[in-house]
Amino acid sequence: MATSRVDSERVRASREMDKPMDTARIEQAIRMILEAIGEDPDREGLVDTPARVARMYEEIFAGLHRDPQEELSARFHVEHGEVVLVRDIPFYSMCEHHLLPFFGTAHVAYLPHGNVVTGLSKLARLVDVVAKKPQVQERMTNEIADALADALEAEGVLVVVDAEHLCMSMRGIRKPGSRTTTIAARGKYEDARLRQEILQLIRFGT
Ligand SMILES: Nc1nc2c(ncn2[C@@H]2O[C@H](COP(=O)(O)OP(=O)(O)OP(=O)(O)O)[C@@H](O)[C@H]2O)c(=O)[nH]1
Ligand SMILES: [Zn+2]
Repeated sequence: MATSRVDSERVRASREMDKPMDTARIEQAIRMILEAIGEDPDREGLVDTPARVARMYEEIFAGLHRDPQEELSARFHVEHGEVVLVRDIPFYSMCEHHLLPFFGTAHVAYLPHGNVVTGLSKLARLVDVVAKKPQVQERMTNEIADALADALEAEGVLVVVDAEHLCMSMRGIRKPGSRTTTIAARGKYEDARLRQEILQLIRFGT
């Protein structure tokens, strides 16, 4: 696959997307929230909290200005005409409605095109980049599938995400333990029969 020029254009484009986070504004905002809830932001336990939260946001929203396809830049040829599945990839994301975590596991499968595969760890990196921003589970699932389908021109892609949302557990409807499963299928795995085999593998591993 002739990818080097396309890849370097992509890297350049995504560098342009890179915006450092405005940590000073995050700190101001957290201080305001603490004041607004009736706390004293200057008491000992809270005095460093705005800076801590700013550092934390840099980490947990690190995927915000990144191009997911860049995570799949390692590509090589392996004679393998069957599915590649990495299952039980743990992830943490943030629900965009409440800014509370949702977290669980992602299972990522693709059927290579023209024997072009990517590194196994890159599938987990892809999940992380897509998870580390304000998200909803459906979009996260679709973004993983689209990045794989586009970057590898995979014959088929199936992504299954299973998560618990703290906005449903610790507040609101308060249903701890309830889980949400979302699926995104591309190419051959849009066919329910072909998808079934992969779902079986995800469930049982064999
Ligand atoms: N489809 C989808 N909904 C989500 C996700 N994360 C959170 N939500 C839902 O987003 C909805 C927001 O609903 P609103 O009525 O605007 O907000 P709310 O009053 O806080 O809703 P409750 O959570 O029901 O108290 C809730 O039903 C959440 O459960 C997600 O990843 N996907
Ligand atoms: Zn939520």
